Amino acid sequence: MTDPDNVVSVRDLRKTYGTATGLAGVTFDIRRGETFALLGPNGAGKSTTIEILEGYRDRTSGEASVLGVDPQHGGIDWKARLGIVLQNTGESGNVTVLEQLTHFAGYYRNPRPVGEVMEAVGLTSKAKTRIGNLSGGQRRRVDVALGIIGRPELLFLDEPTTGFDPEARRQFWELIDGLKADGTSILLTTHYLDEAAHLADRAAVINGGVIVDIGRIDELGGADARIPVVRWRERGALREERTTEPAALVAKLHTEHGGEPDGLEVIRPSLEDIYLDLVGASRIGTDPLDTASPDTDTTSAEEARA
Ligand SMILES: Nc1ncnc2c1ncn2[C@@H]1O[C@H](COP(=O)(O)OP(=O)(O)OP(=O)(O)O)[C@@H](O)[C@H]1O
Repeated sequence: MTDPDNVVSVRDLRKTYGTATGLAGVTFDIRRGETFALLGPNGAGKSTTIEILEGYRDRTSGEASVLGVDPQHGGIDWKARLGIVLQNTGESGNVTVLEQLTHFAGYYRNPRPVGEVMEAVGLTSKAKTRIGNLSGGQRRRVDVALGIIGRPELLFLDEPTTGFDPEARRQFWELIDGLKADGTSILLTTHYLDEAAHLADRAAVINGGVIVDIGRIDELGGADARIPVVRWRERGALREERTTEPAALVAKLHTEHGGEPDGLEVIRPSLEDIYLDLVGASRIGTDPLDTASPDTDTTSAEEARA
């Protein structure tokens, strides 16, 4: 459980809220220097996991170790080794960006220089602006700045780029790439799959309080999940077939149909398709013209290969 190569280890982590289940037995490790993403729909259990690991919530049962310490008993020295960007912070609005960062830098033994942090999060021009007068996305950057100012060994980012415009998101990714290069370990939750694909080395997909898949982003769902789907219409009904040789199937259909089949598409499942499949909300296999799609003939990957 206390492997020094792991910054986080959880085993069979469970959390109940009265009669409601937040986590129903979650197990994973995060290795030192790794960026690990927790993905899942609203209410899946991501924040519950992250808050237990930050020491803000007690678990109901199971084991947890963060930087070698049980987060339920982590002291001030342990907290100083963590950087935390919560989902909602409600930063006080009456101080300026510079004042707030300088104040927080004072809590740490070896903080990053305030000017460097403002530059990294793109807030140098807002140094003297009161936080209450910043836009939502700019306030989120203040949250991120406060999370990294103490040079954390492990950084928790709970939906860090919600409210960012696309350019700010790209800048944020560069900032995180820099932290990763410095060896910071990161636990990230995000609803943006492109963000997870860009930043994370590995991810766990969580749904209903359990992990439904875990692994490298390009391995999630398994190899079969990446098999292309050929879709067409026959007498008005949707047909689709998974095949590793879509060109051969299209050629066969072309011959059989004496020309271009109706509504022909070759779909290569995206990370979003694979994720939606894992959380039981797949779009592949549903007829875009008729969600009930009683006539749909879906062929499984196994059948397609047979
Ligand atoms: N304080 C609480 N009291 C009761 N139930 C809670 C509480 N906090 C979370 N839950 C429940 O636990 C489950 C997991 O919630 P959690 O906030 O961890 O999900 P999440 O994956 O972070 O969702 P989101 O993406 O919306 O932030 C949900 O069913 C939620 O309703």
